[in-house]
Amino acid sequence: MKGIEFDFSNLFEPNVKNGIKEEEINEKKDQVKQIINEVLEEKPGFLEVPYTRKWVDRVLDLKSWVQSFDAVVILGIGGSALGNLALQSSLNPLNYNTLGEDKRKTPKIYVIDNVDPDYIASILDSIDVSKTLFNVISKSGTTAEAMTNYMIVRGIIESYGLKGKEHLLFTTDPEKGVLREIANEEGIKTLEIPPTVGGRFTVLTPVGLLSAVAGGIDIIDLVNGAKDMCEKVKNDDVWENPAALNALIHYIYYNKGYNISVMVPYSNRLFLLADWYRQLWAESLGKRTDIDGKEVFVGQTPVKALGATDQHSQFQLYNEGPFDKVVTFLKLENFDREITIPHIHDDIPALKYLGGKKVSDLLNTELAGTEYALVEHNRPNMKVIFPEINPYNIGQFFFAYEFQTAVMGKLLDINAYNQPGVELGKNVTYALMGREGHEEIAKEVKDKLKGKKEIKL
Ligand SMILES: O=P(O)(O)OC[C@H]1O[C@](O)(CO)[C@@H](O)[C@@H]1O
Repeated sequence: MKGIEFDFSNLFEPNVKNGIKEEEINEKKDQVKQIINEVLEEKPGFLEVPYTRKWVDRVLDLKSWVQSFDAVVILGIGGSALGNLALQSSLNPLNYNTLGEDKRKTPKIYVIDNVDPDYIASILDSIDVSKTLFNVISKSGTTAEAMTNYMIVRGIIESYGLKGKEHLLFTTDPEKGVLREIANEEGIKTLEIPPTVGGRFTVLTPVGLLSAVAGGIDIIDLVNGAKDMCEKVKNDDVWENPAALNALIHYIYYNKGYNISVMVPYSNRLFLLADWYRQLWAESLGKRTDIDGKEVFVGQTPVKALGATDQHSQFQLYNEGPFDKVVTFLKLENFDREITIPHIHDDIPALKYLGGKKVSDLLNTELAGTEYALVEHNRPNMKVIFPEINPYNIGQFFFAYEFQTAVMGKLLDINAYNQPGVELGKNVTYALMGREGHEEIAKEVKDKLKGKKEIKL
């Protein structure tokens, strides 16, 4: 199967002025070779995922039960939601939930990944609870947002006189956490999140696979795509390894002050891949200390934009603003649907040229124009090319970026698998919401907030 391709041309001299030189890659070739081998030897949990058939089998065992519902609602946040959103929006039609049952043979899929009451209520208003499965996903089994949404739906399930275990499925750690305890006590069905796989690397575990199966996505192809990409990125020659080369290029640019990485899908269906990437790149690489504990304050800020929409919003800045961005386009060669622009105004020269053209040609021509403009403005950019959107290609994409993140973590000499920087905010929330065991921090925070000088207009 033809897979995705990485086009790095516009990152290098002479294609782009002040671009990086091949020698700069060659200087780091040996270091990257060593890094690739270290990653392979250390076997971070995500590396094993495409080879662990039991996740796929367990999810497939649940397929007919899951697909018997009218709707499946995912309750999770961060790594327990973003992969699900990316999978559904890329591999199912954008109007999937609103399609009639003659066209949509599998349940509607919703993801509630926030604790905004307007948002939660709007989704709950759209479903029939008695015909809905709620898949609560939390690796830790304690995250406030996921647990809040679980308690809300549990309350509704009970208020309808329905049985919790017939409408709930927990995806969580095999042993630890509140969800696991509740499931054990009540016999609620569960799926496991491998403890060795960090939340943002779990899309190809039951975290993402269950909703994928619910939505009729071929998870075997998805995992095969990841597996084939894994085989490809095991190559320790950086010039043959797209993930390692991409990491090294981003690292070199980062050290030259390019501290923003912008991902720009030219496809609405691919847009949420950029959201998934944002968490992966930000949480993995944004670190205060290196692996020896020395303060380094590193990280490249991931930003998403949509082509062609954001040409009319962001690209003025990208073309003429500071030299601090590396742009990655996601290009789709063959769209599932096509629309030909009708010959409506052949008498108006400003519109005539559009008549008879395919919309996908216009979109990809706009991409070519944007690339050309970036190059003319001496701005580094690259493309990930999808021949079409299918589970295999999406699986390849996920795995390539996971491996790229692991390599980038090593280049930056940081731990790419923890997220200590999110703990304080979480603990303060627990404290201010009155969670037991957080009394001291609650007092400290309240005292500090009291002494704060206010500047409000
Ligand atoms: O799956 P959990 O444990 O609920 O965590 C959700 C998310 O919260 C974080 O721990 C912090 O944002 C992420 O790393 C993780 O993906």
